[in-house]
Amino acid sequence: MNVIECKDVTKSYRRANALNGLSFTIEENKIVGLVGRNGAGKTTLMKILAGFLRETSGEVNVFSERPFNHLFVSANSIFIDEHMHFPSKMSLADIVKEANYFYKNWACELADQLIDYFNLDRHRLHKHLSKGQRSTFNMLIGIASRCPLTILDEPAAGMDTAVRKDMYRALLKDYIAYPRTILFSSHHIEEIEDILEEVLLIDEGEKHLHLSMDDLQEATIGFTGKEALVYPLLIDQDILSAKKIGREDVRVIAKNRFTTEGLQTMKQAGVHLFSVSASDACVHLTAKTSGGIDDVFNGS
Ligand SMILES: Nc1ncnc2c1ncn2[C@@H]1O[C@H](COP(=O)(O)OP(=O)(O)OP(=O)(O)O)[C@@H](O)[C@H]1O
Repeated sequence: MNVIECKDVTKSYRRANALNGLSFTIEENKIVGLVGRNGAGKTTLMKILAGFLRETSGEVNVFSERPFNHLFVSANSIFIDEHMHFPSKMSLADIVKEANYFYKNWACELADQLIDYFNLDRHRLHKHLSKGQRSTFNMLIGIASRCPLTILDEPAAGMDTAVRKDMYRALLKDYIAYPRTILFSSHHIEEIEDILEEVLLIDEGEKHLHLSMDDLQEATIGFTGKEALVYPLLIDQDILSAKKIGREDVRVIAKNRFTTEGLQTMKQAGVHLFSVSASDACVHLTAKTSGGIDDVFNGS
């Protein structure tokens, strides 16, 4: 069953389109990474799915309902981001107590255990938490709510590395025990690639690709070797990035449209092949120029 179905979805703000004819579906109980460069439209899409914003055109269905201001969608989904706010007089203990009435799958014991584990003072007001503590608490709410649709928009902003790792592990463990559909946006896909099953990559409001992690891993491939050797073998290939290493060598990343025999031939010719990480693949697949920041300093 699909929990999310988007068909030709567009969202226009006054000056420009944040989403541009976006179509995709997400099946029940998948963890999907929503990835894209700054301004790609991730938050806009997530807010539409959570029912906070209305699409300008196209069709959005969440649990087979139009999400905007829909009670059923709102009762079965949660949207977590760093701006999540609560009434100013509520302590963490008050929020957790209220959440118990609000979310039907609320995991009371887990919430308490996570508050203790992450050393959060339950008597403190939410507004008095530090940035990292606020993100930690918000994500903890996202996990403990066990909502059938959990939307996490850059939830780890400000968390230190140890907390982030523990939080991702907590999310994964609880998801395995209580499967639900999770949409997770992050600019640090390398940190979450182990928990993701699929990646939806959007670029300038359009779907760039929607692949399983395995397929994403195979979407690009890297080559290193002598420039004079590598380039002739890559004629007519879709090169995403090329960098000179030292005087004679190059490091090239290309879309993987090679046959096994083709790759074998390159290896035999002395070209070294390497696999590209999921996060690097996403960066290269949405790069606006074939060069990089170096070009700015080279005056080109
Ligand atoms: N309320 C708004 N009014 C006008 N334009 C907006 C508004 N909200 C977002 N935009 C524009 O829509 C585009 C998509 O923004 P959005 O916040 O969805 O991107 P994002 O992928 O979440 O970016 P980031 O990774 O930087 O958080 C951007 O160009 C942004 O400037």
